[in-house]
Amino acid sequence: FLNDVNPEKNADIPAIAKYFSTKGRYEEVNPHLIEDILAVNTSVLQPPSAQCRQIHLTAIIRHGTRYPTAKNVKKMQKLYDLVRSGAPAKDSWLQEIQTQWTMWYTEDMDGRLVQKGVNDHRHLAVRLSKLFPSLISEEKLRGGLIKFITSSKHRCVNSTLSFKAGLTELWGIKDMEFEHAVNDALMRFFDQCTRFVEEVDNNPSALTELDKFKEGPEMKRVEEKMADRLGVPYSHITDDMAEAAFYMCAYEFAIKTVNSPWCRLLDEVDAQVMEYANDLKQYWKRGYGYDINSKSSCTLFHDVFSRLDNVVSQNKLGQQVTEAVTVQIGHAETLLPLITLLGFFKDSDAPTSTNYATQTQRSFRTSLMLPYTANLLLVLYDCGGGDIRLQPLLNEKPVTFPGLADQKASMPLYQDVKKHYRDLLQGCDFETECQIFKHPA
Ligand SMILES: O=P(O)(O)O[C@H]1[C@H](OP(=O)(O)O)[C@@H](OP(=O)(O)O)[C@H](O)[C@@H](O)[C@H]1OP(=O)(O)O
Repeated sequence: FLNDVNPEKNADIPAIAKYFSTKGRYEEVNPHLIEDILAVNTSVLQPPSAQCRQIHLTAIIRHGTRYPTAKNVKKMQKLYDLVRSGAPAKDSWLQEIQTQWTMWYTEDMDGRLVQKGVNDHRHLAVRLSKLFPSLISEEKLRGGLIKFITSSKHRCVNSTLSFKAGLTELWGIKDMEFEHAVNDALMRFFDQCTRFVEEVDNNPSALTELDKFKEGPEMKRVEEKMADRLGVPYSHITDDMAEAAFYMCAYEFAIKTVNSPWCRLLDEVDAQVMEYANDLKQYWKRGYGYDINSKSSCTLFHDVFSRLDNVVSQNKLGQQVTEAVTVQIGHAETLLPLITLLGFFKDSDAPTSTNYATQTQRSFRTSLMLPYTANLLLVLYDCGGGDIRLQPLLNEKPVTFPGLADQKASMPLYQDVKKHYRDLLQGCDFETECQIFKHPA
């Protein structure tokens, strides 16, 4: 499969593809992959000296490209019915939707991994083996030094199988199978954090900023422009319809790599508004909006750092590192709280329903942070003489720990990283953070 023809290579990319937020293709954040899906640039790692050896990799990865959830298929069906029931169109793209395009999304697809998602993980596995050849190696896989942990959701389990298949196909391994552990306490912590569930997830007022934005002037304008393009009264286009059009374009592109006629319903200005609405959802539901969003990931945070500590101690004692690589596969809801807890992509002002115009330069953009197969990589290096460093990468690109930016390149000393996160390392207790405090009446 190393000679796979990349169907994305010559694809006609919708102008709005870079705004698809959590429904975006990984290739949009790493465009060089469009040309060669297995390309890696090891020079981005830049260890401070040639002496540095990679001793461990933890990779926390979102599942690959998936079908829409049942909830969103329903919205897409409603939009399709509306467009089909309209008067015969003059525009050829609209005629195409009315006469040639058929609604093929069904509710039972409900967020399942698609073939493109299988490939996303197979290809990522091969790229990571090229980026970290001493860690992701056949010898280490066969020796049981590469561990896999996944959320129980079908799309994550299937992504895990695809990641493993990427490696076994690469090395032609046919005589062995490799296990994975299903661990929802670690990968779906959000479901088990009572305080998060009650105060955010099930709290209708938690997303007021998003709700108000959907009723605001920017969204209204998107809806009116869409109604004009469709030739229907303004009252027929709701915020759900605009969202459905955005999803139609996004899913047709992510799943089938086609620039579908649905993309004609939104221009770039509209897509930026839709992207902002999605960013509001992610910010308030999984990001900086509420403290509990990030605190719900305390268990995962401690799991990562205790593993890194074990590796450092084994290495110090000259023992073999027993967990050279840990691959953990979860959701956008797994990655974003952890990215937030670590302080990445924090802007000075919170995005709200009224500050769209001043948020254009925000760093919190889920299109860049959380496409399908988004990944946070933490790489430990031994640079000799007790000099242990930790490098963070997001989506295969080095990033710097916020507040540690002046450290040598993007690879601070592990002890400095631990000092920086001291409060979280000493606290951030899942049980304490996630319990609901009952105040006396
Ligand atoms: O908007 P949908 O229904 O697709 O929302 C999904 C989540 O997708 P996201 O909002 O992150 O694009 C999905 O996360 P994923 O990483 O597994 O794709 C999440 O698991 C699922 O529960 C849906 O969340 P929602 O609360 O129903 O919006």
